[in-house]
Formats: sequence, structure tokens, C-alpha cells
Amino acid sequence: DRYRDIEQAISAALEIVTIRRFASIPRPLIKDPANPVSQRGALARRRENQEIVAKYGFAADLVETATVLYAERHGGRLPNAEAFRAAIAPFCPTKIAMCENNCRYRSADGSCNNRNHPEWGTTFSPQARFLPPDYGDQLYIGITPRFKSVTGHRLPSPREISNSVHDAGMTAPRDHIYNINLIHFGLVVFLDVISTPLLQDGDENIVCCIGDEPVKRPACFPFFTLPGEFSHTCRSFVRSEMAPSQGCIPGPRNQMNQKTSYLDLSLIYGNSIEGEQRFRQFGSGHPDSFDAILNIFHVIFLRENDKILRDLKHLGWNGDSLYREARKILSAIYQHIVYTEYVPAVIGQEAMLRYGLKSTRYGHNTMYNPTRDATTSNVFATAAFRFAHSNFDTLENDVIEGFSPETFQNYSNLVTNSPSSYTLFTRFQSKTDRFMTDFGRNKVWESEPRNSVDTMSFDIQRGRDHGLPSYNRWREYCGLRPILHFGKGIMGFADHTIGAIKALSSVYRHPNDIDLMSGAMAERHVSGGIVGPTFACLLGEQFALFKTGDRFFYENDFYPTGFTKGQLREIKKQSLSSVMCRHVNVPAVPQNAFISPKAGVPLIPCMTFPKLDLREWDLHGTY
Ligand code: HEM
Ligand SMILES: [Ca+2]
Repeated sequence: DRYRDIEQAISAALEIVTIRRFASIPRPLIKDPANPVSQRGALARRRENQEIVAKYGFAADLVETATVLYAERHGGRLPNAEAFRAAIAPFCPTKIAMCENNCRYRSADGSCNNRNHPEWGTTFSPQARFLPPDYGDQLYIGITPRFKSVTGHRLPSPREISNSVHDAGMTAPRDHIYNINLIHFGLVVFLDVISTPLLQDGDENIVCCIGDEPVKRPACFPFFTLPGEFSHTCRSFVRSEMAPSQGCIPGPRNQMNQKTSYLDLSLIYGNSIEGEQRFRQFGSGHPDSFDAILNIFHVIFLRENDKILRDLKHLGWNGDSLYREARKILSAIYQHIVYTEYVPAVIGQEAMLRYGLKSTRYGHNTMYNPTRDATTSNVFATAAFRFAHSNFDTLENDVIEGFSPETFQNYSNLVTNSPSSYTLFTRFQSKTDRFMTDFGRNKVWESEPRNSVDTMSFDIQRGRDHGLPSYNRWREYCGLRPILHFGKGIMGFADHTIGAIKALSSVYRHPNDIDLMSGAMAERHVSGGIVGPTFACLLGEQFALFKTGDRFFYENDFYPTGFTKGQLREIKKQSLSSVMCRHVNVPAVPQNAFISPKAGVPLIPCMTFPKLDLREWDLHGTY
């Protein structure tokens, strides 16, 4: 009987979701210059594979809608998971992973990394949850984003919070240690592990404001700004696409990730078999276009890949394994940079120790634990790893001498021919603090006067869209004291300056309302790091999973997937500086590529950095 009710709910939901996603209902004209999110925004977040995203998104929508229909008829009770799974099976896409036994290499889409859970960390999976979501609907399913204050009012508009807590004015403070290499290497890591597609109408972008008027539909979550701030007070905001759980079990909405979660340079090599093939044939011609410097990093990795290919060929490698071994080597160098240079700069040595993140100087260091799931978490993508939004001031195009739209097309020129590649090392990035630059809050993706995106508002609104629990819940999760009142001291704010406390209390009604992004960005830094204790914890936990949950992590001592002792020794000699020296036109650089020479560190001639010596990969073993 209950099974019949579930079947009925599913067939009713099927009709609703089909119409919502596929029917050509009359829609307002898609062109909306007031809201560039419908244009460039969608470009930067474009779907990796339209059909596959649509397929999984449809299934997740179906599960959610059927669950809600069922619950409405049964006094708010959710359907029985086993019965539901059986009834939804015909509509539930399964990832049939055919795992090769004893394969030496990663798969293109991340499948089979974990032998017991071959789907963990794969493309188009749901993002992981460190804490259950806190949505605004009565069932906590996710139909409605988090929108309500614990006092019963609505939460403040994200723009109001952005204005009160995160406005740096025209000049944000600059860092006095880290250069713009840090933010751009971070961008590489970000684009490797996460990309959340937005909901769409077929292949068209959804518009959530017509002039100053919000559009009412489930995909929309627009917010409002003061008259005069932007061209219109209504700011279009499209909710994220969702992904079904394994087996389509009913439960709260989870957002999709269209990248492989593993640190496998999928942004360079592709996130699918087709992507990997395209790369081998044509090279990676279309990097995610964030800004010129990201493209410089892209070119550096491409050139290093070419160099490795050449050297391996000399040593007798060929065919499929030639390409796969090159990827394996470059990914290992990259992981080494992430764990010995990038993460320590962000969270500091103490947190590196606490979360077991340190690589050893020499030799293997097997930390793999097959019960750990490396899937990128929602809170990492939606809040913690956005800390770097405090670090840019312009798109940096203007600081690269010789930049023009043409060189942007032909971006490899930027690397060799620009005399100011050296700027990457010298120019301090904007300081990591609660402040975003005027550019970040008022100019991003501006294509017509004042139609831009406020990055901070979007970060806050995205957190609510994804049902991220509030700042206090994350503090508890991290073993920190929740904040009980808007004062200083033991039950109040312990990790904030008076200025930050004042700003937060001027806009939030209750400490339990504070959005994670806002509260955590306003914390004082942990010692030796550039983020506060809450983000140090969330970043630390995620990078621990990227390491302990990756069977192909470069330090693992496994046959046949690992490196030999001699090979690992060569990989561990490398650093971002040694790699950049090979491919960027600079004579001398700091030991640590993220620290500006203006901070007083010495410059070291490129000649003295270790070459990448691949003789340990000699197939004939004759040397
Ligand atoms: C270079 C200048 C950058 C600009 C203009 C920028 C701007 C943006 C914008 C507008 C979004 C979309 C917000 C939303 O709709 O939710 C976004 C997402 C994001 N940004 Fe940035 N960002 C920049 C650099 C970075 C860096 C350096 C990092 C990390 C180190 C980073 C981490 C993220 C993450 C994790 C997301 C979420 C991506 C997803 O889930 O698909 N961003 N950024
Ligand atoms: Ca990846």
C-alpha cells in the first residue's frame, strides 16, 4: 500500500519535473543586460557536458519532488528508503564502473579510485556533507534555501552584509608576504576539484529578475540591493544544479560537482575519457577563462607536460602508457607543491600537523585509508575555499605588461614574451581579511554600466542556496566555542576584532544567524596562516581527505600504482619555483614561489634549482 503511494508520488513528480525541465513554456526574453550572471557568469560556470548534467540533475529533481509530494500526503513523513529506491530504480541513472584490476593509472573521470566505492570522487557526483544541511523548507529537503533568522524574521540581504562587514572602500590592505602567484595557484586547485553547474532551461540560462522585479520560480533565489548601487535593485541569482545520491535514496538536496574531486590536474587533462582524448589530440586549448594569469599557469603546466613526454619518449615509453605516465608524474609534482607549499601558506604549520597534512621530505609516506571519501565537500566549495575572494583586486590583466585581448587569445605569448612575468613574483596580493576590494564587490563581470556581480553577496547567497548551516554550527563542528552574544570574551566573540564584532552585530539580529562566509572571513588569522580557525579547520579536513582518500596519492607506497623510491626522490626535489623557472622567462626567483622578494627573501638563480631528471623512469634500466 505504501509502495503504491510512493509509485504515485513518483509518477506525479515525473510529470512536474518533465514540464519544469523540458517543456517550452513561454519565458521572458533571455537577454538581460542588467544581470551579467546570465551571460559571462554562465560562461565561467559552463557545463562540462550538457546531457550528462541534465540526466543526473533530472533524476535528483525527481527524487526531491516525489519525496515532497509523498511527505505532503503523509503528515510530513519521508518515504521508506528501501521501498523508494525500488520504485525509483527505472529513473535512477547508475554509474556502472568497470574497474580494471591492477591498473597503474587513474581513470579520467575519477571512477575506481576507491575499490569498494568506485563512484567516490567521480565527475557529476553530489558534493559531500561534513554537516547535514539546514534548508528553509519544513522538511529540510532543499526546495527552499535557508532564508530565515532564528528570530523568525528574514535573514538580512547578502548585499547588506557585504556592505556592512566586507567593504574595504577603494583601497583594500595588501599582503606583505604573499604575491599573486598564491591566489592563482589556488585558482588552479579550485578548478581541479570543484565546479558546480547552475540550473538551466535546457541549454539556456535562467533569468531571475525582470528589471527591478524578481521572477518567481523554483530555480530562482534573487536578492535585493539599495537603489543606485547597481543598474537594478533585483540581482539575478540562479540556484545550483543538484545530483542524486547512489541509488536515488530520498534525502536533502545535494549540489553537483562536475569535476573529479581528486587532485589529478583534471582542469588540464579533462574530466572524462573524451576530455582526455581531446587533450592528447589538440592540447588543452580552452582553459576555464578566469583571468590572464590563470592562463599563464595553464601554459606552464602544458609545457611541463610536453617536456615530460619528450623525456619519457627518449627513455623508450610510447603509446597509451606514455601519456598516462606523463600525467602521473606531473600530477605528483603538483600534489607535492600543494602539500609542501600551497596549503602550509594558507593554514599554517600548526594546522598542517593537526590534520596530518605534512609530506615527508624523503621517501614514501602511505596515509591512504580506503574508508575515507575524498569527494569535495559542499562547505569547502561554497565557503572555505572562497577565502581567496579577498585576495584579488583587479583581474590582474592590467598588471601584466603587454596584455591585450589579442594576447589573451594567444596566451602562450604572455608566458615567454612578457618581460613582466616577474610581476607574478613581486606583486603582493590583496591581504586575506574580511574585506573585499571595490572590484570584487562592485565590478566583477561588468559588461554594461553597473550590471556587475558582488562576489561576497554571491558567496553568502550561495551558502544559503546550498543550505550551509550557520557560522556557529561550523564553529561547534570544528571544536570551537559558539558565539552566544554580540560582545567580546568567553561566551562572545573570541576570534574577532572589535571592529569586526561591531560590523557583524550591526547587520545580524542574532549570533546564530551569521553566515559561515561572513563570520569566518572576519576571524583573526591562525598563527602562520592567512585564514581564521574555522576555515583552517574546514580547509585542513578537506585537504586531509584529498590525501588519505586518494589511492593514487603521490606518496603512497603501492604496487603497481606508486612510484619507486628513486622516482619519488626526483619528484620531491621539485617545487613551484623550479617548475616556473623552466617555463617562465625569469632569471632568478625566491625559493618559495609564493613569497615576494619584496618581503626580504633572497633571489635564487634559476640555474641552481634541481632539473627534473627522469632517468629513474628508464624502461631498460640501463644507467
Ligand atoms: C581571480 C579572481 C576571482 C574572481 C573574479 C572570482 C569570482 C567568483 C564568482 C563570481 C563565483 C561564483 C559565485 C557563485 O555564483 O556562487 C566564484 C566561485 C568560486 N570561487 Fe572564485 N573568483 C576568483 C578567484 C578565486 C580563487 C583564487 C579561488 C580559490 C583559491 C576561488 C574559489 C572559488 C570557489 C571554490 C567557487 C565556487 C565554485 C563552484 O562551486 O562552482 N575563486 N568565484
Ligand atoms: Ca580533479
